[in-house]
Amino acid sequence: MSSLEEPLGFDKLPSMNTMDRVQRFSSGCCRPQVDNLGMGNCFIEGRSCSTSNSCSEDNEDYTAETYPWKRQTRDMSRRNSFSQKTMTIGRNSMKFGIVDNSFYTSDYQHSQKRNNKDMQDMAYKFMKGMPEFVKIVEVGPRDGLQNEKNVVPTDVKVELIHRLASTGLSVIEATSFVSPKWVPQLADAKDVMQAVHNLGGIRLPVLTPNLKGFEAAIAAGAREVAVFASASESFSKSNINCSIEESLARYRAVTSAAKALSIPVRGYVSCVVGCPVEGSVPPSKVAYVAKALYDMGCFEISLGTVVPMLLAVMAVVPTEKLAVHFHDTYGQSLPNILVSLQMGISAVDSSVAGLGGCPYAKGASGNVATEDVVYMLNGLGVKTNVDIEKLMSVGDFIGKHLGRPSGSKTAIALSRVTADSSKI
Ligand SMILES: CC(C)(COP(=O)([O-])OP(=O)([O-])OC[C@H]1O[C@@H](n2cnc3c(N)ncnc32)[C@H](O)[C@@H]1OP(=O)([O-])[O-])[C@@H](O)C(=O)NCCC(=O)NCCSC(=O)C[C@@](C)(O)CC(=O)[O-]
Repeated sequence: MSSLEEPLGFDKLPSMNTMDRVQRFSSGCCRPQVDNLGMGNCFIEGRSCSTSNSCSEDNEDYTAETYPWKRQTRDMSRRNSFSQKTMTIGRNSMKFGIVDNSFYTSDYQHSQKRNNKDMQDMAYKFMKGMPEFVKIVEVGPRDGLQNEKNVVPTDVKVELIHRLASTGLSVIEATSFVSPKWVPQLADAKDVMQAVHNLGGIRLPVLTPNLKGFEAAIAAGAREVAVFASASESFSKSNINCSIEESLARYRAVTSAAKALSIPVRGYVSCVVGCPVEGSVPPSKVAYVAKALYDMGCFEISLGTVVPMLLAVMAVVPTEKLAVHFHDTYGQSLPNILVSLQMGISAVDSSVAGLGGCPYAKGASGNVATEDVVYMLNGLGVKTNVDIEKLMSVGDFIGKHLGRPSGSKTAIALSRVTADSSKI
């Protein structure tokens, strides 16, 4: 685990400038096709839907025919090609590869062979189930800004979305059509949406708590929406002023209106492992709400996770219809993401510079930083199509505006490297 947290060790690469170094460890940035933005052909019905983007050139070996149950999962049956592949991608993966044998000497050929086999076995166990590609859902403009003390001006939000779109991110949650009395920070939802809705090739979902919000979102140009339920009665009441059952009834109205217009609906379940008021939340309750959202047609259900809860939800909602959404309150989001990926999840929500927090979940900190997620995935050799260099400069942009440093450990570490190398 520690290898995932180390800085890149750029001191070993003296001839590269910092950004070249970042790029060296970034996966290639290729814009997904418009018709391949993570939902396949699935709209509200939730049929034949892939939640992952794909780069056709890279995925030709991983077809639906070969692995009908999970299109993006690594082919672990080909251990040799796997071990060669990991050797060439990212420093962390090289630790699992078999060529980095500078550690061994020729006197130990036999033990080297054994060690190589052990390492291959370890790599096999670790990477088994890990997806080839992870779709990142950037929630910074919505979740990230909804809790800011000072309302961010509309033009800065619009600029933020444009800049995020230039990084390779293909799904950016733009805003919320909620009551401006409840969330004044996003009272300009209509203006933001009108300004960005034509961004080519990018999906821009917005939160809609009821039909009123849904209708306003569509009128402003939204082409994808999200509904947000809770597994905790107390949080449901404080966040959307109704019980869980009432919220599900409202969301049925939203999903059926969306279905009539072929608008995809994403579902969130909050408080999946614990509630600030009620304490622990039973996995069965999370599974109940997730299934209700899935049954009403949500193409993807985004969860905060740990293993028992994920297992409970995965028993009732297909894994490829699930995404994970973490705030980093306890510093557990990256390990939780890693576990989720190992369990086959291939969609992750995150927020540039770790912005975020919910005004109705006091004490919850920002979302996991997109830079940290992309850095970890690059290290594991899992594609995201996101350009980490561009992403870090978007983090700088919004951080300067908000007047505070980035919440991304990766961004802080890499900017230190930049500062140090500029002194040389
Ligand atoms: C759900 C309501 C509206 C109920 O709020 P309410 O006060 O019970 O609503 P109401 O139906 O009684 O209406 C009251 C007023 O609000 C208006 N209204 C009603 N609906 C809308 C709307 N859509 N847009 C604009 N205005 C609306 C309505 O027209 C009326 O206006 P008035 O007659 O008083 O002038 C309110 O509680 C609300 O907006 N809550 C949103 C809270 C929120 O956005 N929380 C943060 C997002 S959730 C989150 O961050 C968690 C997540 C998703 O990230 C996952 C995770 O991290 O766990």
